[in-house]
Amino acid sequence: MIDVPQVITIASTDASGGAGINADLKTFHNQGVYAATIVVGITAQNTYGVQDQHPIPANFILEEFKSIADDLDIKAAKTGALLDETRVHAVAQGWQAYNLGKLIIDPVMVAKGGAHLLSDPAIEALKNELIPLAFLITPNLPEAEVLVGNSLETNSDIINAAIKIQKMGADNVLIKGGHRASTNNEYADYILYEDGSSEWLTTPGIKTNRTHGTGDTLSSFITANLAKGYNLKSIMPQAKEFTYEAIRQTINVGHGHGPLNHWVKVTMETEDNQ
Ligand SMILES: Nc1ncnc2c1ncn2[C@@H]1O[C@H](COP(=O)(O)OP(=O)(O)OP(=O)(O)O)[C@@H](O)[C@H]1O
Ligand SMILES: Cc1ncc(CO)c(N)n1
Repeated sequence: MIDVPQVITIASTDASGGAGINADLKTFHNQGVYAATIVVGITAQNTYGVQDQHPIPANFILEEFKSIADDLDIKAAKTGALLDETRVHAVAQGWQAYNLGKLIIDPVMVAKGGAHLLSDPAIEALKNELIPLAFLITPNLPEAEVLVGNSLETNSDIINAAIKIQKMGADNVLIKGGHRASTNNEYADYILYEDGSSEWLTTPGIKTNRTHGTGDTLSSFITANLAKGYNLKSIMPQAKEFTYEAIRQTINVGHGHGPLNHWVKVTMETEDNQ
């Protein structure tokens, strides 16, 4: 019998397969972990945008938590689009009842096409109920701006925002830079670790609109490798490289913000040597 690390995504589906739970599952599979799901919502969505969304009843979400907790041995979990206050509350309640290992919160607010995947009242609930439970939170720039309540223009704005978000209760804070290339066309993400150290992770920018599910892919890669037992600092360079390669090695699917290539091969260094 082979032991495999088990993870879970607590999020919403994307009918077109490029983002949300669908992107998470592909990344988890790529990284060799066993993945379960707690479906919080379903979306009718494609690479042009989100056409409709439908929340799962809160009591059913709690049933999903119980089914998983009664049987599986989950080492790490990530959240994605949680849609509204009721769903955020149900997830916080489920987490407190069943704690499924390290919690990574991807505070998805707006899809690439502009549709809202988190209501305004839900943002307060996310801050009060979920962020204090997080091992890691991974906002993109607009999400970080909403969380701290001011615009983030300079590197020092971003550094200060990470400190503020850490004070809200997340152990580690990753602010993703995919929404703004630097003047020399680089995409830089900033991470503040729980021990107070920090680093910028930078790659060249890829000129493409095929960036559907980039954030989900990055945070799922991290979740998978935390479940394998790697520490966060050793995961981050590979997480950034995996996302970069998944964008760069474009696949021809859809006509809008196309999905990533989840077949690319980037593994942790010690796995390369095995
Ligand atoms: N065009 C690009 N070239 C290189 N790296 C990119 C590009 N777009 C995004 N990235 C990287 O992808 C990762 C995800 O960042 P991003 O800010 O796009 O997340 P997101 O907005 O949450 O994504 P999504 O909502 O589509 O899931 C980051 O590491 C970012 O730097
Ligand atoms: C369901 C879902 N989750 C997350 C995102 C953000 O990538 C999206 N577009 N759709």
